[in-house]
Parts: sequence; C-alpha cells; structure tokens
Amino acid sequence: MNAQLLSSQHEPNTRESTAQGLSPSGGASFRFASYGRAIIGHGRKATLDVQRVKRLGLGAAARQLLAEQSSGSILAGVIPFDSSQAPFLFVPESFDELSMRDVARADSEPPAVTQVLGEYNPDFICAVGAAIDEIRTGTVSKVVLSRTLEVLADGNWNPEAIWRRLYDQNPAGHSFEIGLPDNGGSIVGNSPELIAGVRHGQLTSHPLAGSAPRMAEISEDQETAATLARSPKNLSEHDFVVNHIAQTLRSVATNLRVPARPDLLATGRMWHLGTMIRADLYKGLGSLDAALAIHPTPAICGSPTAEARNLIEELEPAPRGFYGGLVGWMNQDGEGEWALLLRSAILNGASAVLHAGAGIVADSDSFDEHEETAAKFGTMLSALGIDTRVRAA
Ligand SMILES: C=C(O[C@@H]1C=C(C(=O)O)C=C[C@H]1O)C(=O)O
Repeated sequence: MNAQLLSSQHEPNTRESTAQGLSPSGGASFRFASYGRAIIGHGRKATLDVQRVKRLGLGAAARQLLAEQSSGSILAGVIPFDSSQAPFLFVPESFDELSMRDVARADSEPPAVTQVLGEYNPDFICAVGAAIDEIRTGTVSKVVLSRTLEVLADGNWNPEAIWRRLYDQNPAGHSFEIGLPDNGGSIVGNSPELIAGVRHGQLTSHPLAGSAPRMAEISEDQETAATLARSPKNLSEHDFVVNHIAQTLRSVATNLRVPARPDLLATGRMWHLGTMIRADLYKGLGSLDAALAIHPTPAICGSPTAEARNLIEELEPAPRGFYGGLVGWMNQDGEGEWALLLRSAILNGASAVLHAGAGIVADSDSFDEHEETAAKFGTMLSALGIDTRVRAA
C-alpha cells in the first residue's frame, strides 16, 4: 500500500507538535504504525455496540457507525479471533496522522524481568501430537495451534514504550497498541501480516504461512531462508492460505491477481513465505468487509476452516480472545488497513502475556512446532528487553 495512509480528501486532525518538534502519543486510545506512518487516536466518541452488530453484521454495522460521524472520522480497534465474539471498535474523538520520525521515542528502559512462565510447554507438544494424528486420519488438512508465555517484571510495563520499541525493531510490520476496556490492560504487537489494505478501491492482502527463525550469522541466515523457500512442508502450509484467500475474496472483489510463487519476508526474528495478492474491491464495500471475508485464513485457523476451528477449541486450553483476530482502522471511504493480530501481548501492570502459534500439517514434528512458537515469541520478548536470537553454533 502507498505510504500515505489516509485519503487526501480527508484532512487528518494534525495536532500541535511539542517544543522539540515531536508529538507525544501518551494517553492515546489507539496506536497503529506501518510504512513509516502512524495513526494515533485520542479518546473515544462512539463505540460499536453489540446490538448493532447482531442486527447488521459486523462489516455493515461498522460502515453505518462511520457514516453517522462527522466528516473525516475513522473507526479503529480490534476484533477477536472468533469474530462472532464482541469486537472492540470505536471512533476516536480525534486522531493524528504522523511520520514515525516525529513520534517521540521511549525515554526509559523496560522494567527488569523477574520471571518467565511457560517457556517449555509439554501440553502444547501433546496437543500438536493429537492434531497430527487427527490430520493423518480425519478431515482436517491443516490446523494452527497456539500457546501463551507470561513475563513478569519488577515494575509496570509501559504499553506506549513497548509499541515504540516494536516499531523500531521491525518498521516494516504493523505495530499496534490499544487500551482494552474493563481493566483488560493493553494489547500491543507488531504484525508482519496484512490481511486487507484498501486505497482508491485497490485491495492488497499479504498472507504469510511457512516460517523459520532468523539466524545471527549471515550465511546461516541466508541458508535458512533458501531452505524455507523450497521446503515442501512449508510450501504446502502456504498453499492452503493462498487458495483460501483467492476463493473467499471473490465475494468482495474482482480482478484478482495472485502470484504463482510465494516471496520471502524477513522480520527481525523470523523468515516467512508470503504472497502479495491484489484485487479491485467492489464499490460500496470497505477494507473491513474484505478483511472479514478472508478471516480467519488457514494461516491462523486451518483448513477446512470450520473443522480446524473445532479442533482448536478442543485442543487449546482457553479461548484466544483478540490474539489471531484483526487490528486496524478504516476511514469513511472504506480505505484502511487490517492486520492479523499476532506477535502480540496483553500488558497488564507487571504482567505480559504473549501468544504465538504454528501451522500443523501431516508431516509436522511436535517439538519443531514448539520451537517455531518459541522463535515467534522472540519479537515481543526482545521489545520487553529479553534477547533470544538464535546464535550460530
Ligand atoms: C500463528 C502465528 O503466525 C502465523 C503462522 C505462520 C506459520 O505457521 O508459518 C506464519 C505467519 C502467521 O500467519 C503467530 O505468529 O502466532
């Protein structure tokens, strides 16, 4: 997508900068940074209520709420993995659109870590084993299983500072931070995966599936990427996702362009296979309609979708909540960006609960999948001040 986030017809509510020329984003209700730009929302003037969603469906309810607002408003927030559960979507009272160069850096280090709970998770290894058995004998071809890790510190985590550190580590990702209602803490993360971005009616989706950890030593890192690009197991995990998106997008878009082969995407911690899909969104629909048509892709759920979702419910110890859902924003022209909500944590006081998953197919290995989730935790752990990068032998 173009680096300019918002339609030029709608002047963003640009606030006064501080004396140093940097805008403070403290006390924001929504932070979303991508392509070097940030949208910082302040306050909430309207929240999408569940009754309206029940009446109209999520996509139409969101469009209706936006249409009722004053010109130039945006809708922002998060949608759970299970999109039949209540979303947290709202219209900020005002927002700034800024270059990340103008957003002040965190001026303090994170608090010291006192405990990490769940680094080795035998229940996850068992669940992956059960999923592999089910895939070999049942109707599911791929399922994504996830686990959590809790990091405790000697002081409170600062969500704004962690958001900024996540952005600095991986400016190519979609960095987000949103304070949740009911003392639910803040959800913060850096997603490498754009589910739906829309600008001038052009839809872009860049799904990822098939992963390997980055290596500290350059030649080993390059070898890891090359091995990933030709790995039958990872290419098959990826195909499920691209086929699903190509099929589901037909209900909201036309003129689909799907490259024949995936590309390689590097985050600070992971290599991924990705495919850049483009299409023309039908008139009258918005970026959220497109994201909801695609969600949940086999990159976060599995294939077939309904059976994989049931297996997740059976094998994961607790509902995922917002992890594996969608995070993003949309303007009144339907333009916007919705990323898959992952590489994330819920920060609440001195506790950070991280969530990560891995795609399981017939020839997966339980321990390798455990290690893949461990590598995915690396993005957030490093923002929390813990270095886990794999060193060359
Ligand atoms: C499930 C996660 O990541 C997803 C799964 C991937 C995979 O299985 O290769 C890759 C990227 C994401 O779509 C996660 O980060 O928690």
